[in-house]
Amino acid sequence: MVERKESWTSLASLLGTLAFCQTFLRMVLPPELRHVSLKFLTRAFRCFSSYCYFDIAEMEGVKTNELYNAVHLYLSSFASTSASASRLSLTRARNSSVTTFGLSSNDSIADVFDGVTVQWEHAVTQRQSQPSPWRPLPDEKRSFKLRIRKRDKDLILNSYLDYIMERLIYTNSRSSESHGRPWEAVPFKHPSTFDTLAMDPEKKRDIMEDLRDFAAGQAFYQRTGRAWKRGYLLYGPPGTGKSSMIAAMANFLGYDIYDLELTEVPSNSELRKLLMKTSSKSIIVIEDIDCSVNLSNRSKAPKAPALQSYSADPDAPDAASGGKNWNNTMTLSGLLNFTDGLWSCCGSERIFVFTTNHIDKLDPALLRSGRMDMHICMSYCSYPALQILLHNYLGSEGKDLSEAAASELREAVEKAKMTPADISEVLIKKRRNREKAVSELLEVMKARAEGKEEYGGLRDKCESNGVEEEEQEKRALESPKEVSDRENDSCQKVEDQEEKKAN
Ligand SMILES: Nc1ncnc2c1ncn2[C@@H]1O[C@H](COP(=O)(O)OP(=O)(O)OP(=O)(O)O)[C@@H](O)[C@H]1O
Ligand SMILES: [Mg+2]
Repeated sequence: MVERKESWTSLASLLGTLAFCQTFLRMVLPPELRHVSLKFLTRAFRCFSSYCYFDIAEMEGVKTNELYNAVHLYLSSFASTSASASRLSLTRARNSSVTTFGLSSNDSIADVFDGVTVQWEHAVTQRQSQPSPWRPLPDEKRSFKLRIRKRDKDLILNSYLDYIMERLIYTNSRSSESHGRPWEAVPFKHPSTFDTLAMDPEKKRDIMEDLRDFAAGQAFYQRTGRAWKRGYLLYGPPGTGKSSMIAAMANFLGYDIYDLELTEVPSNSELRKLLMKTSSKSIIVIEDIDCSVNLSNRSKAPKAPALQSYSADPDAPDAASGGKNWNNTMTLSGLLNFTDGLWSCCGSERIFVFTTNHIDKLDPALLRSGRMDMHICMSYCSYPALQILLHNYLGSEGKDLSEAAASELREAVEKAKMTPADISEVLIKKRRNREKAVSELLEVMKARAEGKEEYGGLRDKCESNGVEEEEQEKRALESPKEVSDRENDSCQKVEDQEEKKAN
């Protein structure tokens, strides 16, 4: 108690001395020396202080500092419940029910990590000059100042910052764009990993090796003059694990995910801007690429109208483009440039992943060799994949099953053509009783194989889309005419079936 009292007394006297020195210097020194001597005094004070300080600026030159964004997001996640924050900024998009909290300029907030208290301050000042006329920086200069005790430096600089920098998932929307933020982020917590992913183990190993080679391949990409990026096309029926595979990839590599919503991108130039705002070590995802937007073939892409008819107002109707403003269009060629063109290399170490349920509906330009480095078919559950699901849900890989039961399961799963999602549904319901779960699964699989099970809608959908892998790859090499002939044929078949039903 006495000791604490003494240390408060000495701190008070130190502060008193500093204040006295400041006043004295102001009175005695000429103005040009005042600034230098005050700076010196502050430094001297910091030497004796038990605290140290770190600045985390929003921009590093013209590049965004990812740590700043991570801190911003992290603080906003608990700012509203913190007793130490006195002033918070609030943001909310017009059609959104989510309010985002932020630290107001020059306000501070305390946080506790592993029993250690740290202090954050958000410093905002006006920018005095623009370093580059080509890429203007925000008018405000923003940074977070972190104050910690010197003795906690190791813990904070290692574990705490890692904790803050946990993976994020970003998405784009027009409302966030209008607030000057092309991407909105939330922490990414999907638990899917390659261990929990049910698929053929050899195929899984190949994908993991490919990802590992990619992440460690900086020197290779440099030497061969290739942009350090890789593309994966995941295709297959719904519920076969395409989205789970993306999450597993992100967790495996420790990358962020940018989930690109194409329907929210008004034009090719906006798409390019979004690309420029993605960070390295990230996975850029376009889910359901066949139904996101009506991507026309490059030859059919809308042409720019004559220069004189181009309106400076992006919302004005344009006669030359039939009332549509050409600037307001996203085309297939824009998307191909996004993944493949010169702009695709404005960052590095990035993975593009497209998913589709209908590979046969994709434009051949998207499938041509070299465009997407790997085409991965996610298909119905095989026996090795079923073993992984049994392990996930029941804690066994079927190894404790009798040989007869195992071979019954093997036969049933090959015949049933059920997706891992369908099988997971059965297992999750009965997971408390392993025997019951296995026997119910067998029953469902047999019923499915005989076409008795009530999965009508989904099954029809799977069967019509679940083309065999070889056949899908063959289709990838078809010319546009062959694709359209085949599609006309299948449309004709559906029409014939419907006519039959009606009669
Ligand atoms: N291969 C798999 N391994 C493990 N779980 C799976 C797998 N496939 C599906 N699941 C389970 O089914 C759920 C749905 O899977 P997911 O969303 O990954 O399928 P998808 O192929 O992306 O479907 P869609 O085409 O409809 O987007 C997952 O949350 C997971 O629980
Ligand atoms: Mg999906």
